[in-house]
Amino acid sequence: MAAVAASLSFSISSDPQHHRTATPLFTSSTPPILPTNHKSHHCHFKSLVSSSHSSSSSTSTSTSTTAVYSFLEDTFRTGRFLTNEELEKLKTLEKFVHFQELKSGFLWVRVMRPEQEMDATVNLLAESFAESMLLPVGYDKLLGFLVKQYLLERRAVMPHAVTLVGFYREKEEGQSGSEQVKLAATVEVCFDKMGANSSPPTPTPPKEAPYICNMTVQKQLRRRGIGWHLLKASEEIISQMTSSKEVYLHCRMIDAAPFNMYNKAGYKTIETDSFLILLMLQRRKHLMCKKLPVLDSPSKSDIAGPDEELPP
Ligand SMILES: CC(=O)SCCNC(=O)CCNC(=O)[C@H](O)C(C)(C)COP(=O)(O)OP(=O)(O)OC[C@H]1O[C@@H](n2cnc3c(N)ncnc32)[C@H](O)[C@@H]1OP(=O)(O)O
Repeated sequence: MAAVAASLSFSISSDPQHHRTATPLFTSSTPPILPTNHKSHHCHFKSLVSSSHSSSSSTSTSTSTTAVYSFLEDTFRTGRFLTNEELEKLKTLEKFVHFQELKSGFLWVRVMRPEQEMDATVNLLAESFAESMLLPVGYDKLLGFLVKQYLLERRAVMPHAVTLVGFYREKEEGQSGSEQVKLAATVEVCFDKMGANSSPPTPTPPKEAPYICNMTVQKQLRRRGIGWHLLKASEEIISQMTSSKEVYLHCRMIDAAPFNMYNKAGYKTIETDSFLILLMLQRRKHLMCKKLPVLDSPSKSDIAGPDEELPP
């Protein structure tokens, strides 16, 4: 198992004293590509797009998924002492929702809720990881197991890092009244040193700086602006969670799609792996950095709750 995990470029540590134990899954050496058949991630619209804050006040949800979710429960389970600042940050994460109307549909980005969305997120990541590594389909279950351990471990470092998920609903579907949404995308955002990965890929970013990794959009939903707005949501939550204005990410040199997207979004390549990394059977990667603008107005997530934004 350890050998398999190592060969897949990520590892799970069981060090309970240390919060920064996992290495990112797809950050750079293994960006995921999603399979074509990924239809199982359909969920009821309102219950999924609402932040826990708004879902608690919503009365129109027609499913049983109405329980108020609290991220506090996760951190209580770890037995970790939380400072007042950490509690405030957990509240910020709990309330965060980024909404965007796209040409073809509607996108909501918020923090992953493990009870409802862990398995779908694991599938999204594991299947894409397998495809990007050209692994046979039979590896899906093993990958799923490892990815789940990784995501659970990352949950324990909240509010210092977070997994965001994006839900997408096509406009046509809304008109037919089906109210089906798909878990279309995910990304991990690390805010500070405590949320940083213990073994970041090369070229090494500063541990104390915000860092984006493991971003993927479901293959059949790409080129609709979902990746772009997932990136915007990541930057928005970074601006809310930390005063640090520099955000870092890795991108493989061969991956034109994310490289174009990051360049377009203002990320600059500050360092690139040398050829020697090829000797370690890894792809060469760029370390990219962007200086975030200082916010002068409340973010969308502060002024527009998902209930107000629901399409007809
Ligand atoms: C930090 C990390 O996590 S690195 C790992 C990144 N993840 C991956 O590589 C996983 C596989 N790829 C994907 O999941 C997707 O292709 C993503 C996340 C890179 C982009 O998601 P999408 O929803 O398709 O991107 P979106 O439609 O918002 O496009 C945004 C911009 O990205 C660029 N882009 C996206 N796809 C492509 C493509 N196939 N070819 C060239 N440029 C592209 C374009 O500049 C595009 O802007 P434009 O539409 O105005 O031309």
